[in-house]
Amino acid sequence: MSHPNWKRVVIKVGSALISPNKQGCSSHYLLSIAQFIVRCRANGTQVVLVSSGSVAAGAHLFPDHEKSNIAVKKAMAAAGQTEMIATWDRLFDFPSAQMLLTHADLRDRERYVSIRETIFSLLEHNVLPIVNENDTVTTDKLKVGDNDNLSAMVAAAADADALIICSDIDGLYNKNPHDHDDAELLKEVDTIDASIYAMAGGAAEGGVGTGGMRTKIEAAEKAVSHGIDTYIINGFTELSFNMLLAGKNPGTHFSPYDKPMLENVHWMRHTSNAQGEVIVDGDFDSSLENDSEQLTSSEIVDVKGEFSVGDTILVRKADGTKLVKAKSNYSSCLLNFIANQENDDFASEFEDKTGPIISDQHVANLEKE
Ligand SMILES: Nc1ncnc2c1ncn2[C@@H]1O[C@H](COP(=O)(O)OP(=O)(O)O)[C@@H](O)[C@H]1O
Ligand SMILES: N[C@@H](CCC(=O)OP(=O)(O)O)C(=O)O
Repeated sequence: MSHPNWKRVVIKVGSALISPNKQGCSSHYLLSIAQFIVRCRANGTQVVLVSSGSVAAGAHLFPDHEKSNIAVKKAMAAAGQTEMIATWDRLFDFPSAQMLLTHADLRDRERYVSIRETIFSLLEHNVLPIVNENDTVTTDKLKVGDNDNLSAMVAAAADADALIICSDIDGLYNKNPHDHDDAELLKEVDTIDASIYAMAGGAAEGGVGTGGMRTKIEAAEKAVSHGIDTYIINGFTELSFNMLLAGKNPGTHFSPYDKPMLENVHWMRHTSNAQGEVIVDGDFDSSLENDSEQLTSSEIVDVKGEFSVGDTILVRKADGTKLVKAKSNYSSCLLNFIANQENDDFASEFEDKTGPIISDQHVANLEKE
């Protein structure tokens, strides 16, 4: 088979490939990845690179006993990032661009749309976008936390056809091969369910990776539901890239959904995160599937957390069943106020004037998780 017919791909490169010895960046493994990127572009495929490695690359500049300190880790990321970008840039004879993102950027619809526009503009002008998480500014609340999930969010934002996750291992095994000699490689995964998650462990203790296979499966789930072919491959060997260009699967391939989610529903489901919760009584469930505008304050049992107009909220039943994620047209404060009115007429008159509680434009059904 000739090279695959991709219009656009996202290639994610793990830390072990950038900084195998935590002594700054090494181009040793990056050469064949760069060559793959060059060949993709020559075939007419647009490429977005998501590169890890800033923390690992900056590690050698700081004393060992300080490396677990969060502020020092951020400093390692800041220092390593320039070296990482410079190393990539040296490998190409076309321009590259640095994009540093956080989850706070991606979960905000306006900023998300802006990120999409920037990616498309760079690609249109033949500039290679190189994305990483902006580790220096993130907190637990603001971060994606791992570049596997980040790469899937970027692949969705870029409307990519394929996501290629280059790791330090051949793909997903039925158990961690570092712990089990009899582990077997899965070549094809058609459905990502609990049995697949059960196979995936975390990153190796003391290694440079974050998240291990677990976050790669999460990433694959995000990507395939957007209709994106996803591969986990061994980035240490050039053979992986030659096989991909020949249309073959060098690692684990995750099949995309036949019917991908709509772009805005996918964003709501997989990129946005809920700022608060609205607890409803059981009757709401069926009406929502027919018409998402039907949530009324009389069905609301409780409002949890603080959210503003336009924030994403989780609507769930009192027993914990998750129903939908949706954009709230009301703040938590106002919703609490009208839901607590003894007189239902007041609330319904208010809603008639102000409009529906959740927007029917941005609703992701969670299929009763
Ligand atoms: N079932 C599994 N199959 C393959 N690797 C696994 C599995 N479970 C856990 N792992 C671990 O995941 C690691 C790859 O993830 P990670 O260390 O985060 O690398 P990267 O830097 O490429 O993201 C493997 O080296 C292995 O230690
Ligand atoms: N943003 C971090 C990468 C975090 C991460 O997910 O690392 P990895 O598991 O090696 O892809 C960095 O640049 O060091």
